[in-house]
Amino acid sequence: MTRDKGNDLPDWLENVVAKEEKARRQAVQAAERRAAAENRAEIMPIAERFVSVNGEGPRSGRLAAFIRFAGCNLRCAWCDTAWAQGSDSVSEWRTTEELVRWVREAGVECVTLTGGEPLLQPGAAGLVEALVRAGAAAADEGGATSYASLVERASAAAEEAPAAGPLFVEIETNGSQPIRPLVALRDRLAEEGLPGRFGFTLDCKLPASGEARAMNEDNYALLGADDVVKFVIAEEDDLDAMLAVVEAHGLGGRCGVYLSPIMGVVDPAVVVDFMREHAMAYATLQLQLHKIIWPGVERGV
Ligand SMILES: Nc1nc2[nH]cc(C(=O)O)c2c(=O)[nH]1
Ligand code: SF4
Ligand SMILES: [Mg+2]
Repeated sequence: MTRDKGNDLPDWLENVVAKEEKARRQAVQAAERRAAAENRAEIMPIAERFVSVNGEGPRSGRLAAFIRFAGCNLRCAWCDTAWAQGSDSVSEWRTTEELVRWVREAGVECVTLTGGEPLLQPGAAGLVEALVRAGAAAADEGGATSYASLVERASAAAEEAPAAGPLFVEIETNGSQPIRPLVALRDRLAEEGLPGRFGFTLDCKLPASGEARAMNEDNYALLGADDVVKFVIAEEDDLDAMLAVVEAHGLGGRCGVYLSPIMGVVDPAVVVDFMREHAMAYATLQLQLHKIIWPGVERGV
């Protein structure tokens, strides 16, 4: 006998079954969407990558591997990487694994994730974590952590021993994106015995950038000793706005405060005068090394 299931079940039970079936289908679809997003997160649009001396921040002057992500949500008036703002700047798509391998093979101990805006990438946190773990593993294997061991290794067989010691990952972010998820990752890594492996260089856009209102104000409270707030000074009036932010969020002494006058636009001596006048003993004047070494060169340095 052919049984028509629909005829066997009372209406109310049929409804329950249908609802359960719908919920199950939705759960499967959500899981598929999550998996697809995770796969996508693994492949990231890169504008350029290169090894150079770090031109900014606390590790200025040290070799670093730079990964510049394509795409930015802001349009700063003075942007020096405007070519990387749009999706047309993608030169390659790379997985987390490929990027980690490249960084390790570069044999450096600093890596800078920049852009564009790196925190627009869903895979950014995964990349940071993978870099930190790769750096920690290299250190466990006796990777170089001191100048002496660096020299020793370099003079041995540089091509056979490319990976250096622990990595410090600098995340150069434009200040508009929430850093909280990465701060949570940092706490988790510290609990695991891996503290101090990455830090934010958080831009605070001042009025002359035209993007001051885009800042995520919740970020400042989350910054600590491994982080820097970078203020690009594009006109002298930016200095007062900078000081207001520093004081409103109590940044002095809690994280780095770097003042970066645009070369040829704002005289660094004016910034030093301002620092003196306002007793900004905690602040650092930053002159971008790469702009001094390679004036006018926009890419690859
Ligand atoms: N040498 C060098 N140092 C840098 N530090 C931060 C950079 C950036 O573009 O975010 C940068 C850069 O583009 N080049
Ligand atoms: S946030 Fe950075 S990349 Fe984006 S427009 Fe501003 S300066 Fe350019
Ligand atoms: Mg930059």
